[in-house]
Amino acid sequence: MRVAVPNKGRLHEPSVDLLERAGLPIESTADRKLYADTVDPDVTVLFARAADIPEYVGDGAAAVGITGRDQVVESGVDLVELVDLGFGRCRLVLAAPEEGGIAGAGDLAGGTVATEFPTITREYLDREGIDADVVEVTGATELTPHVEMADAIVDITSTGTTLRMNRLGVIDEVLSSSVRLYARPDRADDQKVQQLVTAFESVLAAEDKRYVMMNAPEGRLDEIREVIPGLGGPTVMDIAGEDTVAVHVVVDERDVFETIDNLKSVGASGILVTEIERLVE
Ligand SMILES: Nc1ncnc2c1ncn2[C@@H]1O[C@H](COP(=O)(O)OP(=O)(O)OP(=O)(O)O)[C@@H](O)[C@H]1O
Ligand SMILES: O=P(O)(O)OC[C@H]1O[C@H](OP(=O)(O)OP(=O)(O)O)[C@H](O)[C@@H]1O
Ligand SMILES: [Mg+2]
Repeated sequence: MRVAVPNKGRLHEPSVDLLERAGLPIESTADRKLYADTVDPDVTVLFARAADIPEYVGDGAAAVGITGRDQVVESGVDLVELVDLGFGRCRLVLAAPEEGGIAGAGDLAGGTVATEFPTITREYLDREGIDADVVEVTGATELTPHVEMADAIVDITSTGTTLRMNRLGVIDEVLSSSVRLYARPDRADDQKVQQLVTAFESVLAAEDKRYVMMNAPEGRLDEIREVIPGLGGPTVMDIAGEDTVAVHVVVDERDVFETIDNLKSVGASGILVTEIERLVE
């Protein structure tokens, strides 16, 4: 199975990192290499531009691909979304100069919108019933309204810094995006693809969980159970020849702070909290 992975830009590192955490570290990639092996002989990685990945997967050059939803929607390639990988979160927004005359999308009738996403922008304008031109640019989109190239733009925003720096205000949200694992519809059920889905899901499921281990007096187990939040009950192990048991439990990261305190007050000691690499439910 070939996995298409962004070759550069902000999506490269988190993608490679996720593969590694999923148990598929990439073996030996010389810079600028197009292909790489992983520890699994059945899984190879194809490095491509984030914008090209939908085509690579659509054409079958790769069975699955990791890229932004914005890129997939823009490409028009029919792909199945398998897992939201949670990074690269951003919004595509319609934005215009703050002190210009554009207060709503309707004010764009007869005007021009510059964007790196012409297909999405065209569809948005059609959906809104706005008759405006779309000009495609390949970067520095935020500049175009200030040089009379366009009245507004459709561009990516996440923190909002770039829009603010260019004195542009958001008029409407066009699309929200994050990085996801995509497959061709006819490859989505492949055993190897599903194995990758499970691996990614297990990494994501573990991210906000902690493994808590402690010693507890056997006689206070019921109290211990009561202060442990969430679903899964604890695993209890006898410590030979003692009235103490070892208790292990998975806890939501956000509950750890409170839970540790509660556990101490019902007699737990030697409490250890560790990260979890993967969690398969
Ligand atoms: N500021 C951002 N915050 C979060 N995600 C973003 C942001 N900018 C882009 N993305 C996501 O990353 C994808 C690729 O953007 P990135 O800038 O890494 O690559 P690129 O622009 O194709 O690279 P390059 O411009 O170097 O060729 C976008 O399609 C989007 O899904
Ligand atoms: O809301 P913000 O946090 O400011 O992020 C938005 C900016 O991030 C992206 O650019 P990028 O940094 O990828 O540069 P690029 O134009 O070279 O791709 C995007 O094209 C916006 O310009
Ligand atoms: Mg970019």
